[in-house]
Amino acid sequence: ARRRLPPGPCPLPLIGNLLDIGDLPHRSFARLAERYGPLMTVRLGAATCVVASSPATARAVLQTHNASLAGRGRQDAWHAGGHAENSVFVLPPGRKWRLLRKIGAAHLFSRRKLAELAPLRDEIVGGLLRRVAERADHRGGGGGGAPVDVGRLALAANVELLWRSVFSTRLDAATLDVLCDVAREAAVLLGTPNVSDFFPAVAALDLQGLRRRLAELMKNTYRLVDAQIDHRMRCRELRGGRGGEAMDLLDVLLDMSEQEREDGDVEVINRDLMRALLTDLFVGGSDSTATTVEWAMAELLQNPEIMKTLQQEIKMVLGTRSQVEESDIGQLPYLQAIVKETLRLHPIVPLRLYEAERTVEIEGHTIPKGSKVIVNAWAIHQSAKVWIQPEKFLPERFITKDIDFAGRHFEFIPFGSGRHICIGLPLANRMLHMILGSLMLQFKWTMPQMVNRNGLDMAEKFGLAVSMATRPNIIASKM
Ligand code: HEM
Repeated sequence: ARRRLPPGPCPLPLIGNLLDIGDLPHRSFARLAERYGPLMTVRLGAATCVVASSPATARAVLQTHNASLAGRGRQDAWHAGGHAENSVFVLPPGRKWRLLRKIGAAHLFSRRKLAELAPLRDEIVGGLLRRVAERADHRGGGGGGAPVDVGRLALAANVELLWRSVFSTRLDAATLDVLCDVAREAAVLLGTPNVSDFFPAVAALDLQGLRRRLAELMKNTYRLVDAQIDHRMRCRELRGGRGGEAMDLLDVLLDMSEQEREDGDVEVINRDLMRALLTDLFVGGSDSTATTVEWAMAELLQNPEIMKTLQQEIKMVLGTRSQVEESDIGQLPYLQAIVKETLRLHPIVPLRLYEAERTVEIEGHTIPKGSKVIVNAWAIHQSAKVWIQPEKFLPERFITKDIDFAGRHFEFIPFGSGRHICIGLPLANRMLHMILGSLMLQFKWTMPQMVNRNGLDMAEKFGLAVSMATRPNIIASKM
């Protein structure tokens, strides 16, 4: 089978091609793919990785052979504190993984649930706008307000939204801060290339300390989640019953757990599973949306004409209203195009990591069972074979091109495709448009003078979500 592996760079003994992979692996893999082709083999330490870098090879992995190529393999850092055993992000496609996805899809992201939570989303976006307005009222440099860290405010808004959707309780400022810090640090740690994954023989040593540090972060989050679960269980006891009519996700989980016990079933929905699922939602669902908003704002600041056209579109549709609501999104094609173009240029999860559960043949090459399979969405989004001037921020391309991000068009897969496609897509879609649109409607945005001279630093920092290496503080003034 070795002979029929896809082509790739010649590996060095022991380390393989690790020296070819820099701090931004999606860019390194894309450079290598230009030389070795859209399906290539790269050796990372002891691991054989097959990397797909074109729409056709992505389709082969995510659609044609997805039943065999959607395994997850062991990603050491996730095993911190036993998290991986119940994590939807790392479980292989099996019963528990399916159950976790089903719970999320039915009780957070279904049409009915999303409609029920619409007023909360409006309230959260309103809160974010108020916080920006307070900064805009402050005296800052250059005639505008004080600098605003939009990414952090958007992160806090998304954490609060998830918390209140899941627990139906308010979130105090200290807890909010802890969760925002956890989400950001976990995103960095979980995205850091880990020696333990390349050399499983030394994984127990946790040479970079990633598993240890993540265990601490998980413990902090578990403690906050536990307090909510304990409190709810006491309330239910006092009430003498189950969730009732207005059930949130925590009630659903507790009901399912009680049902298991009553039926004498094997215990699956236990405390560990609840902790892991809720932690995954806070970590995976907050920084991703916030980081995308941050990239969009950065691109708009770099492209003032595009920002102006967007502001005109929103003003025209909303008139005297001050906040973009869900029902407006359909009438705002330029806003939609800008969100898509941001996700194309900055797919915050550029690399998707899988494992071959069975040997598969693609385009005359063999992907052996047990090998890692990587889809490089960034390379696909940057391909000159697919996109005209791919390195440029040109939202207009999506006005003429009828293409969505639901995982059917393999040239554009910011939320993935196939079995592991993002379960939070319907929520992220709503929040991205509502936040970005409202920020553009209410405020004029400029860069601080110092930054204006040199332009924004658009460098990336690799992580579970690829963020801006220098998070910008920008100036808002009221319209
Ligand atoms: C702009 C925002 C977001 C982007 C770009 C994004 C992107 C992605 C991508 C590309 C994947 C697929 C990974 C793979 O194939 O391995 C994914 C998976 C996932 N996303 Fe998102 N996501 C976003 C927001 C959210 C939100 C808001 C939530 C939940 C609150 C969420 C929860 C998840 C979960 C649980 C998975 C794992 C699915 C699985 O492995 O089966 N995401 N996301």
